[in-house]
Amino acid sequence: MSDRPPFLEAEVVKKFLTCTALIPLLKTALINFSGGTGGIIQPVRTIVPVATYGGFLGVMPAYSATDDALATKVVTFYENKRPADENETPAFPSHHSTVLLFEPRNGILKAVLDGNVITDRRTAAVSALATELLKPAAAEVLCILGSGSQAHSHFEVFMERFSFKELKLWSRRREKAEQFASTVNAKVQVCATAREAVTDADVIITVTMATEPILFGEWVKPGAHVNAVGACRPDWREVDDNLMQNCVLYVDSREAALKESGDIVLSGAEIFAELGQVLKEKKLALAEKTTVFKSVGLAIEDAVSAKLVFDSWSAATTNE
Ligand SMILES: NC(=O)C1=CN([C@@H]2O[C@H](COP(=O)(O)OP(=O)(O)OC[C@H]3O[C@@H](n4cnc5c(N)ncnc54)[C@H](O)[C@@H]3O)[C@@H](O)[C@H]2O)C=CC1
Ligand SMILES: O=C(O)C1=NCCCC1
Repeated sequence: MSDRPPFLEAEVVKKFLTCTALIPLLKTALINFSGGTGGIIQPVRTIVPVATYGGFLGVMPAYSATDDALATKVVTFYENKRPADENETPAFPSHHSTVLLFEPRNGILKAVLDGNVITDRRTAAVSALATELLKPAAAEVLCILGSGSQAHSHFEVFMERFSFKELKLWSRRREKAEQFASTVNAKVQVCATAREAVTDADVIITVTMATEPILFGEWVKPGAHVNAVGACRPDWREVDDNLMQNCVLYVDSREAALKESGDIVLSGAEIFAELGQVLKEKKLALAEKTTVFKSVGLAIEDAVSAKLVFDSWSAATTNE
């Protein structure tokens, strides 16, 4: 190996970041984050607004003593306003991220990793963990609102982990939802409105760049479970006050959610528990109620993901 740290590109990350390997690591990391004994150090991420261009730069450092993982992700996300011409595709992806993985013993940079696949997969895997605990007993209908990167990763992970009978999809631009449906290996019902997609759904995933509510409590079947993944700015919304105030609300990080989630900050909704507390069985999974898991994304998820990829890649490279 040369002295220069390797760059592990998206294809390498995809190869080694399997759900089977990732999910147990995330479970432990979330438990340790929420009061377990893992020695996790993770400040709420620093966000630098790039107001001139409607963008944000986030810096997400974390250390886990249990995992011996030290990393920081740097992520940019841009609002990517709808093009004037409805048929035009935005010129660039909305999110870009890179993870720097360090050797905790001496601080040396071990590798630089593509962060996009890590962000997509770990977010979907955490939603899957929440869904396993909080979905109603007979969950047959899955609804996804949005058709971008997170919609794809959630679809992949949820198809692997669950066996829904029906999948309903809505996207602001119908042709994007149709494109999604035509490229995946499953029967997807493309819906004309978000309301149509949500009606009768047992599990709902919101993965949009919306800044105003796109999901309304009056549409949601009592007892359904919602993974609210977008709207990670304090003035952005995906979910209305009705749903936020009439659900049992779970979050990944209480501190981060109260700082970053517009759905929580602006609705005044009360947080019931962190997901890690439920995974540790310190708080109840009230699956018979209407539940929302509000995820903002944690640096520790990126750190354990990056270490998993690097260790697997190193082992494979050494054996070549
Ligand atoms: N909770 C977490 O850990 C993470 C959350 N996110 C958030 O998840 C969301 C989705 O991310 P990606 O799939 O990577 O983005 P993307 O840009 O690939 O897809 C965004 C989707 O939202 C739709 N959209 C954009 N503006 C909209 C509006 N005003 N109303 C309705 N739909 C709209 C687009 O048509 C597209 O289907 C974003 O809000 C992102 O910031 C992203 C990474 C991690
Ligand atoms: O956790 C992440 O990574 C992100 N969360 C919210 C928005 C951008 C990326």
